Amino acid sequence: MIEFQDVSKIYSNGTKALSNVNLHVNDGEFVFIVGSSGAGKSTFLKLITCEERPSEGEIVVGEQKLNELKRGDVPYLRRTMGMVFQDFRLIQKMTVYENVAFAMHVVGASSREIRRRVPYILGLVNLQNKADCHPRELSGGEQQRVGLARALINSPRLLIADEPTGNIDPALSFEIVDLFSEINKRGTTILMVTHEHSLVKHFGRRVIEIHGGTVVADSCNWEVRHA
Ligand SMILES: Nc1ncnc2c1ncn2[C@@H]1O[C@H](COP(=O)(O)OP(=O)(O)OP(=O)(O)O)[C@@H](O)[C@H]1O
Repeated sequence: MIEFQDVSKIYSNGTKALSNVNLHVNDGEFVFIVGSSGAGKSTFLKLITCEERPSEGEIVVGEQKLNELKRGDVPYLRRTMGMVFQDFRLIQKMTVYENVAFAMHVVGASSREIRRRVPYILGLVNLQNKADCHPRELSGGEQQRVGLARALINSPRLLIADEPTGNIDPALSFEIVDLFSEINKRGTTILMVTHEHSLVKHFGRRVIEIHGGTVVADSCNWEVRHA
């Protein structure tokens, strides 16, 4: 569960990125976040991951009131989340297998668990044949599937994706969101920022539209109104 109560964010240079945002996302939902450049979408995600703190208002993620979360506890909160980025953020000198295994290693998983789980997750994103490749040897879509495998490896309850299809071929974008849908069916809540209206229309999920720092639409019929 994610709850925003009267949340505003003003950056230190005075930019008001979000104003009085109120919303609720239930466990298991798949939500697209849309809006023009500079609307406040990334800020919204960064408040959930505690990369930024709200200037006003309260945020609850799961059982945790983020305002009460100490800085030292932020890494534990992040372990309940998987994150996928537009620029993939893979470690270039590691293979596909190592990139995914590393995410398990840093949370203290045993070598045995890592050897068991990494092939399973690589199979889930259809990359079992690329385990020994380096990121530079992969297409954009394949690199993003590695990013997704890495985000999923520790079984997060929540997947946060900031324009995950922004750097890949539009045709492959659908493939990535298909994978997100599969993951969502298994119970993971998904928040995905995107500029691609064709994806939003195709997948027909809840859409939160942010404009100038405020939520201007929150609807499951968004694609009908924007057809
Ligand atoms: N660290 C920061 N310091 C000051 N202002 C910032 C900072 N990060 C973002 N902003 C400003 O806050 C506003 C919202 O930015 P944000 O990145 O949330 O928008 P966005 O909707 O994700 O945009 P885009 O689609 O272009 O990525 C913008 O005016 C931006 O310039």
